[in-house]
Amino acid sequence: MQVIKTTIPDVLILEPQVYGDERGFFFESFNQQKFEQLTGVKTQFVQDNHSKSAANVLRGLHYQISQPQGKLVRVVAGEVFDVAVDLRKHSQTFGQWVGAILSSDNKRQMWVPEGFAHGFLVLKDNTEFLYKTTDYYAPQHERCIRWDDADIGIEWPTASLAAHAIPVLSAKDQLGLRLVDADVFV
Ligand SMILES: Cc1cn([C@H]2C[C@H](O)[C@@H](COP(=O)(O)OP(=O)(O)O[C@H]3O[C@H](C)C(=O)[C@H](O)[C@H]3O)O2)c(=O)[nH]c1=O
Repeated sequence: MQVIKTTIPDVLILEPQVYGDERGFFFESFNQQKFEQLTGVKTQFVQDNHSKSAANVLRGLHYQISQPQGKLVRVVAGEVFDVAVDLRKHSQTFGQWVGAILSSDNKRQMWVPEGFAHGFLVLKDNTEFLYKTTDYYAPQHERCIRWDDADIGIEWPTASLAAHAIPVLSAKDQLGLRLVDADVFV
């Protein structure tokens, strides 16, 4: 496993060591000890999630204002453009975003710490997204920020949306707030 830094120091890309042979491949998708050694993050994951989406779906940008969740995310089928947005008010990178292509091919993972909003745009049909979270789902604390907030300015690879003027959003995500109106972490 190797760590790739991003423009936001606390957001990391993890790239596993993949062992291929004539049968296929094997890799450790998570190892607590290696995760802590590589990232310096000592945390415990309490929930695994799994979602499947068609191309052009955009899920997010979500976070829990209380019981914030750190997320270790990866793609086991298909491809997404995965995004984390810094919502920590006193952070030097407050309001900034990082994005990365996560796919079943590159097997890359993104570590999204507590204090960030998270979302992804699905680039291929039948994309399956798995992630570990450091706290439990708490819908009463869930918040949503608009995917297209101009103040954040995420550069989504919308060329893949050619057939759609906008991504396919849940009703909840259609009501996302602008950052300026949203709860943030103080
Ligand atoms: C997140 C979650 C959802 N649910 C139920 C609630 C709904 O009945 C259904 C779909 O939930 P939702 O539309 O919020 O799912 P996503 O839009 O994929 O939300 C996730 O997508 C973005 C990218 C994230 O980073 C979050 O982890 C998470 O908010 O699953 C649960 O039962 N447990 C859960 O942990």
